[in-house]
Amino acid sequence: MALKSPLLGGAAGAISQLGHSRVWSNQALVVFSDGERSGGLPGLSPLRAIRSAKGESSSKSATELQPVDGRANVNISRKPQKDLSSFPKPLSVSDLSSTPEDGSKLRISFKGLSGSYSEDAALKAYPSCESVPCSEFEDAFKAVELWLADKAVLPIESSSGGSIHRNYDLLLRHRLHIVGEVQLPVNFCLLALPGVRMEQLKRVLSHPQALALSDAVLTKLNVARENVDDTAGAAQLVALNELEDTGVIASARAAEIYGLNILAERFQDNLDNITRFLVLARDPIIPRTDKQFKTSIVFTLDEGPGVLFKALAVFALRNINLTKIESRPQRKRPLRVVDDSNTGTAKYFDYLFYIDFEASMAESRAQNALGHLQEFATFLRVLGCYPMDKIM
Ligand SMILES: O=C(O)C(=O)Cc1ccccc1
Repeated sequence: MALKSPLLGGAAGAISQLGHSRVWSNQALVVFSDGERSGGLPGLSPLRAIRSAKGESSSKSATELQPVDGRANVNISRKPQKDLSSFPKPLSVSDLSSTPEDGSKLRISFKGLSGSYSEDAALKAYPSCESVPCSEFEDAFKAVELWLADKAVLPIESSSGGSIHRNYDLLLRHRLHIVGEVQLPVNFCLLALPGVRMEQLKRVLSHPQALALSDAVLTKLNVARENVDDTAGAAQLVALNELEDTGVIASARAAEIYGLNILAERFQDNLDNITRFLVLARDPIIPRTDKQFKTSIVFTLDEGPGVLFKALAVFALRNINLTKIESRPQRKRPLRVVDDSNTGTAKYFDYLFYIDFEASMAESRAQNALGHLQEFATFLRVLGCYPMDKIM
């Protein structure tokens, strides 16, 4: 099976690896009424786009028609030479919902190798997408910013392991918008080389989150644990180096891709564990009210008693349910200095607050809540408004 290599460290590596396939700049975007796009989007070559736009596929051009009086015969009562559907039509609203449900035209970047759980999440959201493995979270963001990928998928929290703080920080550092979420019940499998039994294992490799969530079973197995950047990377390492004494916690798809055996399924301590992933894109989606939407924001507050209580009240007052609150240190200004005349200068830690709430920005109660919050927040950014994913 052909394996995909990840986009390596930064934009230059990414461009050189993908450079053979497409040139994204200098192409006019041509949108056809049948929903096809070309010139910068996968699925239709630029050449075909230009031909179709000019109607070049018609059997006869106007100048080929027989002249009557020395001029080209342009007889308006004449039947058209070809049916109208072959000419470009103006855009309609349905053309603007750009991709089919299965995401077959989409390239989705994620951190890790093929077979990682992040790729599972991308495939849950867009079953026919083309996945773009990246070495680091930062590369997955950059791939979208540089138009090498259409969207990025990254884990943000898990029900047993908590938040993935690094990705909260990256959300703020980059200018991408949250356009969706994926809730994935993760099935941790214990994998090993074919023929190896569980008792032969001396150590187990995996992503730190997978090792932490399988703590009790690993203690029973009495094996050493080693962190690897992603679960599929751990599977590839054991397969390539034929490590007979080493097991891996990874997905069933990783077992298939790297030729390993599944020794145990649902290996984690807590079988109900769900990991939540975010889908990020260059442009926000238009919020709607015909299905349940969630909104994610980040803000900062002044120092003082009850300021966070006041911030949360803007949602409670409008009966808006909060699904998540996370605080992170402000990297640029981690300490706030306040002059306290009695005791000298006081220093406080300065925080960013991330909140997810169950309402669409198309609803007036959400707009009013944010208008209210803006009155006293020192900074406020809407990270995205997107349809809620149901756990299946
Ligand atoms: O390493 C992976 O496969 C990932 O996608 C990150 C991860 C690890 C463990 C649980 C969920 C996501």
